[in-house]
Amino acid sequence: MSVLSLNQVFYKYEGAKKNVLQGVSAEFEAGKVYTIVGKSGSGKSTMLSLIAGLDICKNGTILYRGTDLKTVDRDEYRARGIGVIFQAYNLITNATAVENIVLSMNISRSPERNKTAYAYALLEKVGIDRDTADRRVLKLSGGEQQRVGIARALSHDPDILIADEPTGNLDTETEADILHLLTSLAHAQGKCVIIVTHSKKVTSVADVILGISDGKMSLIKSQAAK
Ligand SMILES: Nc1ncnc2c1ncn2[C@@H]1O[C@H](COP(=O)(O)OP(=O)(O)OP(=O)(O)O)[C@@H](O)[C@H]1O
Repeated sequence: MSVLSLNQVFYKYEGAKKNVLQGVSAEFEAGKVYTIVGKSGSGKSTMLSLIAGLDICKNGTILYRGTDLKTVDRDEYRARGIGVIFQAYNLITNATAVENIVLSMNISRSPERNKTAYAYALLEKVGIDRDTADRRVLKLSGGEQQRVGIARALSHDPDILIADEPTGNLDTETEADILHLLTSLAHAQGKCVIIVTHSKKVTSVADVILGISDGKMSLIKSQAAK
């Protein structure tokens, strides 16, 4: 079964004349990397915010594991079902890497456990060692900050990771490292990774490339299973 299923999704911003999305349908499965491409203003970020449960579609349905997002507790869904990775990292720069993860777990009422130990372990998993984890974020490189951003997105063990231009601020080599991390989260850990991007390098690692144009989504490329 798909982790996420979009059926004839329509969306119009308040006061706008035209629908941004005009009947978008797509299936997203566990263990795969999806990229969504399309020209500026085509509705990619709008679609991500609907998938993230930040807004609800007016017509059509978005099913998470078979349940309509209109009927689930969206705070719970945002806290546990989905992790979001931002282009600009959106970390608290004055706090250490590990503090950023613990803070995020506190805000979304994570289950009681040793949050600090859990945060160090998560950071290690994304390639941030203990010394780096104890440094303030503003002292970290862009690539290190994005690793912390990914660890934060993973802190509630979500099924789905969504990212809007996650490598947009990084050099080519660091971009390749981050893409390797994101693809291994899909292929080795079964996450459904959905990335909006303009970068050809990012689309080159995708299992499935989807395009948005004129409010509709189409399949551009689907690689054979790896
Ligand atoms: N809050 C809003 N209110 C009204 N219109 C909006 C709002 N946010 C976005 N739009 C409009 O909706 C359309 C789709 O915007 P969206 O940000 O989803 O595009 P995008 O494909 O992500 O673009 P980009 O690649 O430039 O980030 C655009 O025409 C945009 O101007």
